Amino acid sequence: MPQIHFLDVTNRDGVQTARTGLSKFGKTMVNFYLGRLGVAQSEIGFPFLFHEVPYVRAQIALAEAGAFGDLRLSGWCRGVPQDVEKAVQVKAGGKGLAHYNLSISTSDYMLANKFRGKLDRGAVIREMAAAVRAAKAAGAETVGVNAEDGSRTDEGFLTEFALAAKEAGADRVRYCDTIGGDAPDRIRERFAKLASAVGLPIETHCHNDLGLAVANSVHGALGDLQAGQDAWINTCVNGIGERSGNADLLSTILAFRHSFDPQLQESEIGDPIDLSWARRFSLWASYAFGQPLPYNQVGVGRNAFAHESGIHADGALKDHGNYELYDEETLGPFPDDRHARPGRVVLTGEYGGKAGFRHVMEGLGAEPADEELSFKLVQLCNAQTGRPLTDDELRLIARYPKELALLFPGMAE
Ligand SMILES: CC(=O)SCCNC(=O)CCNC(=O)[C@H](O)C(C)(C)COP(=O)(O)OP(=O)(O)OC[C@H]1O[C@@H](n2cnc3c(N)ncnc32)[C@H](O)[C@@H]1OP(=O)(O)O
Ligand SMILES: CC(C)C(=O)C(=O)O
Repeated sequence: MPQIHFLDVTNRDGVQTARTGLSKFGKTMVNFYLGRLGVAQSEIGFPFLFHEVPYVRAQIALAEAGAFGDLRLSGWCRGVPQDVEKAVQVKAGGKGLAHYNLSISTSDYMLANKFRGKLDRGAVIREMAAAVRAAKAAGAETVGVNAEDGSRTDEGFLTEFALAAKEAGADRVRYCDTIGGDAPDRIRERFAKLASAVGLPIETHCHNDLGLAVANSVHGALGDLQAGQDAWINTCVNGIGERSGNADLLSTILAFRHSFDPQLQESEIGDPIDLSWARRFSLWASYAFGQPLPYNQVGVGRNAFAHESGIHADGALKDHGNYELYDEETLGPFPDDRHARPGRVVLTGEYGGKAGFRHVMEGLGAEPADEELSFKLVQLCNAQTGRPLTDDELRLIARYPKELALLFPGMAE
């Protein structure tokens, strides 16, 4: 039976959001939380960019050491061989990234108005196919090909593009609703047609410009299943992403778990999703990105399970199922971070010393694998984030100092 998988793109699409930012250590934490949630794959960033290289090496080493569970790590490149050739050089312990997504615009609109004659349809296919071959020749296990602006691309060319991707060795095709104009019935139909014509899973990549990103992702996935293919859904934590964001990770998972639609409930999620980390991840992400959660954020907003009006309060007090769809406990506890507690709290950070460091680590029950290295990493990571380190961040530093040191070239040697 075909299954649903989640491919989170917070570390690629989320971090490129205007007016927000995430340090390389913050991006590492995203991978850590995705691993805890049981998501299949994380698009970790841009391995062909010089400033991502130490971070990518650290992620490869951390994955090898087991810090991210079974999470697969993938790199995003433009769908041109030059980017791929740079990306595949990036290695840690002799290993590079095993998974890639390679992207190129396919709509006539973007060919005319973005590429402005530099690439026509034929050239788009040639560049993309050469990029896929370069990734496969370098040993990539899976390659997804992104049709940027896929939702504005005519069906005939989209099929031709996807078949050429398959022929070149691609394992999946990502259909991007880049400017968020798709709608549930339309995307489902287009996915079902494309997936059955091409015989590959089609990935959803839905933006939220009309507030439809989650609905479109769910319906695109149903189109895949209808065609007998696995569905891969792109998401971002808290729905972050360019402009009005991407499909929210938690909402999309909850839709499959709790919608009244039997088609959704009966769809099989192939990833070992553990939502008991959901609140910790969302709140951490809101803090790290510096982007407050709306009160009505699905599952994790302050009001997601709050009742005030008479009839609702009465009903919820009698049985919370009167006005709530599922048990909030399934989302796990809210974080209780040391730095956020009132009163006298000893913290450790960029300007900390050994006494404070030891006191804090002891309080967290963390035994640093290498005290000297972890101490320096606390200072360096805090200098990157510019915000007090959270308990989960400190624990990760205590446990994986050798691998995290790769974030800071020169330090690990
Ligand atoms: C919808 C999306 O999310 S796409 C991903 C967006 N993310 C990013 O852009 C982050 C990473 N990007 C970068 O670091 C830089 O843009 C780089 C390194 C890729 C390119 O930098 P620069 O050479 O300075 O180019 P710049 O960013 O100004 O313009 C983008 C260029 O890439 C071209 N381009 C855009 N998409 C693609 C593509 N998929 N394949 C090939 N070329 C592309 C544009 O046409 C433009 O080239 P042109 O000026 O010759 O027309
Ligand atoms: C480049 C792709 C993956 C994208 O982010 C988009 O089209 O929105």
